[in-house]
Amino acid sequence: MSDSFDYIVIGSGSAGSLMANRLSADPANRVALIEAGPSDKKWPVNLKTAMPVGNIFLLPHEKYNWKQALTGNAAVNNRTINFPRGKLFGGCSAINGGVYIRGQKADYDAWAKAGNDGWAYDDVLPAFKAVENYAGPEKGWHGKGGELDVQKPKSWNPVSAAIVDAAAEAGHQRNDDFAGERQDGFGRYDLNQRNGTRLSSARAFLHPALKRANLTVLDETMVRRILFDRGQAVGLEIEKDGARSTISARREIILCAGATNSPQLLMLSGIGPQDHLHDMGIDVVHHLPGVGQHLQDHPTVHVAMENPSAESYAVSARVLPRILASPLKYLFKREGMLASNVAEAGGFLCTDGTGRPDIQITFLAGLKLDARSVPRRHGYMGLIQLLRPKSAGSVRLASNRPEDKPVIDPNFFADPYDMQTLIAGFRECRRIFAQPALAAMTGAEIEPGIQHQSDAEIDAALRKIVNTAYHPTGTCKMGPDGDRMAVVDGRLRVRGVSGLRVVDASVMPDIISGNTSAPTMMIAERAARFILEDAVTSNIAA
Ligand SMILES: Cc1cc2nc3c(=O)[nH]c(=O)nc-3n(C[C@H](O)[C@H](O)[C@H](O)COP(=O)(O)OP(=O)(O)OC[C@H]3O[C@@H](n4cnc5c(N)ncnc54)[C@H](O)[C@@H]3O)c2cc1C
Repeated sequence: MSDSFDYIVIGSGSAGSLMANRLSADPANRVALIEAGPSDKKWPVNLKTAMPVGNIFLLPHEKYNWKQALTGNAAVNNRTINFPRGKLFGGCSAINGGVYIRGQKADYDAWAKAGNDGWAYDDVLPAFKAVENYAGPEKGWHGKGGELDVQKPKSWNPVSAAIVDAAAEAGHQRNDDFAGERQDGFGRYDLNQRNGTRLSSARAFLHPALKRANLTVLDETMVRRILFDRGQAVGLEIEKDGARSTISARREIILCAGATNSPQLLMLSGIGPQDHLHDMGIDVVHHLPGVGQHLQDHPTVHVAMENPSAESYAVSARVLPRILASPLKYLFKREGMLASNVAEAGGFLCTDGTGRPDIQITFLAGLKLDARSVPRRHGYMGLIQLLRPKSAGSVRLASNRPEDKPVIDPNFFADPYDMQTLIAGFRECRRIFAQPALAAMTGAEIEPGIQHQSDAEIDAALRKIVNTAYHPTGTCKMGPDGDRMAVVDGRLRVRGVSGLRVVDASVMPDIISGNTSAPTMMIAERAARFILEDAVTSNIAA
């Protein structure tokens, strides 16, 4: 093998950038970070990743986006659904909406109740706080001084403000802190921003570590396989500019490639369901039936409205002066449409009478019918996201070639609860949009269209537009010893082999009730501590 490190981190996304920072903080550790995509330090990617709206310039390109797809079936009207995944420093956190949500206390308490000792809310809260630099007032549950700035949007479109007023008119509480004591209610989102610029995981955690002599970062380098020696992960086969080589790890390999690529890489390396590996012509290193299973996302439907008064964000002739002014506004004040993540506001509600929110609605102050689209017509949207779906899908290999995209089946709506709850959330979104606070800004319902009124009509319409919230989790899930579908244990070590952990969104035992980037960073913060603690224990043992 050509080069050797103590730790090798695969992937520089929400988890991997943080992991590389923590492991390389001790100069005695030699750490390598391998990222398939390019650096975000070079022009013009540095501008596109810093500008909150900049993801629309990155998402169209295969260089920065893995451009995966969700397979269709009759439940989604046989549509193939685009599934962007960030492929650059910062991973998805460099191209996402930047919304900071932690989920609910009950989510983590349920993880612990399922046998994942040490993952209850009281256990994970210190890690959320350690990572955070909260701009609001001191509160027991927020952190100050961490690398990840959490701030309100600098730009606040009048449409976003009116929607929050409309939600209050519809009887919902105002809520300005969804990490606080109550998650329900509507208000401005907290964002991963620093003074009007996006704070991806790379900008927050990786950039400050890049000058460390003990951290080697290989960009545009694809990991093809993890290499094992008698059940121990010892190195990687990598490829850069068409040339293949190997690197070795003395202590551990930490797989942070995200919830679709981590199971893909495990299976390509011989860890996964043995029948599937045999079908793909891959030698089995260890049979782990849970790899690639239990895929959960937040199925998302929308209500899209016309905005005849044209306050919303759009590239239209009607607001030409505003568009022409926006570069200067961004440059000098970090404000205006270029400083907006478009998803400036939203909130949570409960449809089943239990009081625990089961629906999130994210409001977009522009007609973005998918993550990469540039609005050309004035309008606004409510994205209705099902928080705890009962359906689960899978990630499987298409072949034994690392270049081939995995087959991702979300299995949306397999359980009738999912559609039933989304319909309730959809009706509530329509009710909010019909309130007086929005009357002067609102025209016709563009999608799905007001002709869909009965449950059966709405059901049929939602299947034609259902999308993903881009929050895949669970495909390398953590679980206790008795859970045969568990891929990692409570310290995120891959079961059945040594020297290998998975640390990213894929390890969530069940999807949390909200956006997934901050919880993934919390997982990485905890895992880094496990790794460093275990190194001390093994040094003492040796
Ligand atoms: C369009 C979009 C909008 C979103 N909006 C939000 C939001 O507003 N708020 C929120 O909290 N969450 C949001 N999310 C979800 C959130 O960003 C993800 O859950 C989170 O970033 C996942 O982190 P991760 O570390 O698991 O994986 P990723 O961030 O995906 O990182 C994986 C990294 O591994 C690299 N990699 C993969 N395979 C290989 C390989 N073989 N070799 C080398 N490198 C490899 C990838 O290139 C990538 O950089 C959004 C996601 C998307 C796509």
